[in-house]
Amino acid sequence: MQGWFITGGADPDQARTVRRVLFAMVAGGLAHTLVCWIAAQLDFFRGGSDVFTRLFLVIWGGHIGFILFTLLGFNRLCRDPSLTLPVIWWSTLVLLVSAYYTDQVRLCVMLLFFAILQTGVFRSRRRDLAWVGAFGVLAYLVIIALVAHWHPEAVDVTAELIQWAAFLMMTLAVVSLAGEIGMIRNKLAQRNRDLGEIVDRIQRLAVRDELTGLYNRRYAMERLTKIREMAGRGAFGVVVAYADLDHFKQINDTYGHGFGDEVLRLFARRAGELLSGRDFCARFGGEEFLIVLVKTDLEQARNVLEQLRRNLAAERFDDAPALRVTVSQGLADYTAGETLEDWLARADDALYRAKSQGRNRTVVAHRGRLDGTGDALPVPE
Ligand SMILES: Nc1nc2c(ncn2[C@@H]2O[C@H](COP(=O)(O)OP(=O)(O)OP(=O)(O)O)[C@@H](O)[C@H]2O)c(=O)[nH]1
Repeated sequence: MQGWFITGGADPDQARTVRRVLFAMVAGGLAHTLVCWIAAQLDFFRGGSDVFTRLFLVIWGGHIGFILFTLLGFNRLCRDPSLTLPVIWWSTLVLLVSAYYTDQVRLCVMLLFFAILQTGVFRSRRRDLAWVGAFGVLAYLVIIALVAHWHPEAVDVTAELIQWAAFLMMTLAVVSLAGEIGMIRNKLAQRNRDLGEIVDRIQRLAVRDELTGLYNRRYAMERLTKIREMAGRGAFGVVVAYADLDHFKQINDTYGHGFGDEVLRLFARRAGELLSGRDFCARFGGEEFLIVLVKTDLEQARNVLEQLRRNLAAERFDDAPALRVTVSQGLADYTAGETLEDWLARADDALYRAKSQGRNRTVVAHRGRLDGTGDALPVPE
């Protein structure tokens, strides 16, 4: 159960956050406690071990509070679940309070402030770090003033102010460096996002036709080669079909290329609606498509393709009420031992027959004969 908490359950982001908060609190808290404890041992901790013990009980109560908050997953309710800024503010506060008691080694304690700021360099905005830096510097000055006021015997104000000035300079340097790093980080993050988008686009272009979103010829052939190999081992039956829109040139010439593109997309959508599982439709070029129907026989495939042909012919267009879009299709099932080229050639022959028999037809390449169904179109002049 504890292991589950520490790994953040099944969520790797939460697991990383839990480890970050745990590390910041335990390692940072221990370093701070150790420095103050050494100060107490050397009698540099005003109030002695009593004050030290009470103060650090409260401090560790806070640290444990943060750890439990994260372990129990409440951090996920926060805008930044890594709790980077709250942890920075809390640690700064704790540091300042302890610095009030460590008169001779105040600067040593305050140097831990730069370790705190550093934890925010990669995760916080420059403005937030500037606020924390300003707060740290001013609060340090207030602490010197308070100690000088309440315990004048414990402080050499001039030496304290010189140390404070050095602290101020270092804080300015760290905050401006953090700003630079933040800018580089933002640029890199943006560049990574751009690169990610480009890679996605390239991957998409490598397998998809841009106009219809269907697989392109190259990828379709790759897939078909693998499917044929499986079919060759007798795993299942496969049918390929060439589908070619009829008189598409005329559609382009009459209604424009943009409208022609819409028709191509429409065909892709209608085909997609009828295909399932590992079936797919690819655009082979122009108005020619390849449809692959897996785990099916010729009769089932013919039914699907006839349905596609009828659905397409039933489409009506607002911009072209008289238009009927039809498709001719030729299909062939895979015969054991057949090469991919021979198989596709049989489907192509069937398509050729569908066109020559009047289009708007589906012709099946049975072994040794061609057999068509459909509604022959009048051939336009
Ligand atoms: N709108 C559009 N047209 C295209 C695209 N690619 C090719 N074409 C056009 O598709 C047409 C294909 O014409 P043809 O090969 O003569 O075929 P068809 O007119 O359909 O005649 P049949 O196939 O014999 O019925 C050509 O006019 C090409 O310019 C495209 O991406 N978009």
